[in-house]
Amino acid sequence: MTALGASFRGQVTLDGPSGTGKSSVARAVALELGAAYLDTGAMYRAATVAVLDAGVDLDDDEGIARVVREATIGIGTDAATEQVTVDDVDVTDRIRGSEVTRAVSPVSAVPAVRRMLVDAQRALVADADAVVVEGRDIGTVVLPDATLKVYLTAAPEARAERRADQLGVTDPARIAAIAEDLRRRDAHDSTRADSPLRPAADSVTVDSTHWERHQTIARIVELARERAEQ
Ligand SMILES: Nc1ncnc2c1ncn2[C@@H]1O[C@H](COP(=O)(O)OP(=O)(O)O)[C@@H](O)[C@H]1O
Ligand SMILES: Nc1ccn([C@H]2C[C@H](O)[C@@H](COP(=O)(O)OP(=O)(O)O)O2)c(=O)n1
Repeated sequence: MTALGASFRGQVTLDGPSGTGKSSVARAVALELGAAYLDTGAMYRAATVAVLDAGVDLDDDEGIARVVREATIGIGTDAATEQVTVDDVDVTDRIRGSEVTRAVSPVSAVPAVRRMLVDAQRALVADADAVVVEGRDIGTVVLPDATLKVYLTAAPEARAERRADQLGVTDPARIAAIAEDLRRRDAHDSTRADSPLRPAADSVTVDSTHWERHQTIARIVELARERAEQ
């Protein structure tokens, strides 16, 4: 039996494609477990801001790596607040914009960028007794010894609808464009050579297609508490 409110110690990883609810679910799971939280997608998005501002071509891997090496990305691990900076400039809102969303897959596919950000991610969570980390390669590469690894999925139509709702989009043509955007980014993220998106062998797949957000959160919290007790 799990005592209600029993404190959780360990690492929870949450990977999966876009629009499955990773960010909103991971943050809520962290708050419920009293754990730290790291959104690694926000770090790749911040790196992309630096690349766009430097005017580097998106197929110039060396140029991208140089810009990211020289940029200072600031991100916290407090689940209750969200602030992301690049060279001390607040980019919290900008990283969610369409310009960054379109450019983030090629930037995150550059191996040298991944090495830098993976090192930074490990350092950011190294001292946390309890942490929830979400992204694409957290269970497979960043934290291979995590206590619980979740692979979050949902049907493509559900994901596109959620993203449209989030952006306040109701026009069917724009929803179709969002669906196409998700499909393109998933294909890119899943087929890149370095750390492609895929479930870790020891992950638990949670399909949120027919679930409300709170049900997804409750299931992951339950899994984390069970795992921590073993
Ligand atoms: N069952 C559900 N589980 C998770 N999120 C959901 C669910 N239903 C709707 N959503 C919504 O889907 C949207 C996309 O979630 P987000 O956390 O941004 O996804 P991701 O980080 O995987 O791209 C959010 O507005 C979230 O509230
Ligand atoms: N650990 C990670 C996290 C994100 N990425 C890449 C893949 C995604 O296209 C972008 C943005 O990730 P993010 O989680 O913010 O994207 P969504 O909110 O799911 O649309 O970064 C990655 O390669 N590795």
